[in-house]
Amino acid sequence: MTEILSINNLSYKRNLTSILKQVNCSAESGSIIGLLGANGAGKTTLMRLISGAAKGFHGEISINGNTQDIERKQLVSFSHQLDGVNSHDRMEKIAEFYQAVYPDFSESAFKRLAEFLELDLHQRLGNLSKGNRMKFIIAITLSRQVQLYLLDEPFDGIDSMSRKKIIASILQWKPVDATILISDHHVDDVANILDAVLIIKDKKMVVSEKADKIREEYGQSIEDYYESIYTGGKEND
Ligand SMILES: Nc1ncnc2c1ncn2[C@@H]1O[C@H](COP(=O)(O)OP(=O)(O)OP(=O)(O)O)[C@@H](O)[C@H]1O
Repeated sequence: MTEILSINNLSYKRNLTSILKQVNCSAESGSIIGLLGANGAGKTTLMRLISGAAKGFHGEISINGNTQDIERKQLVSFSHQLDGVNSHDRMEKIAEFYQAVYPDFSESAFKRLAEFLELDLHQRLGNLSKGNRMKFIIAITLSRQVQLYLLDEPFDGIDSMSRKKIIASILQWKPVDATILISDHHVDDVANILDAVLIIKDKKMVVSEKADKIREEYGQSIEDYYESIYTGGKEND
């Protein structure tokens, strides 16, 4: 397997406060990776740094050998939360905007995903339930044809039926050689589909393991392993 993402000695501060310290990790192409950590651990920040949305870090982030922010932006599809988008706009119009901005946006993939997720594209963004808004974000994000997708907490506040639908869409629509990094603090949602696990705690990447190793060699479920890390089962300094 080839390595799509490599992070070396990444440190990041905001307003003189350290948010991430000496993070090292990598990701193999074609895998689904869980980025786990408690609230405020730094998951969103790390995704913003990988995608090139946040700048000013120390260390190196490389995607397929590309290390510049501008290059990474083109290679990564990041599930930003549509905060700046007009809530009166209909989903179909927002999708057109994405198509205009991202040359790799596939209209046909978007339509198939929207249908699979049972989205009515005539609806206005502001009228969507939390679950449908997240499904729309997933559809937009996975419609770009890139090698690395970053899904930030796609199950936050989502009911179990919608969670299952979102997981099914990830499994069905992921290109074989594409890599998906999914952040979550309720690992139960995604444990079964993960190939690898990254865990952030106390500003550091304390775990970077293959999921099978945790299940087979450590004899633990991903959920129990994650809990043991957070309750002090593993040294993190
Ligand atoms: N713009 C900012 N300025 C200063 N501190 C920030 C800023 N954004 C995030 N932080 C801090 O960085 C830390 C990591 O936040 P981040 O949102 O990346 O965590 P997270 O793991 O995604 O959390 P959650 O699961 O709650 O979404 C937190 O302590 C947060 O307060």
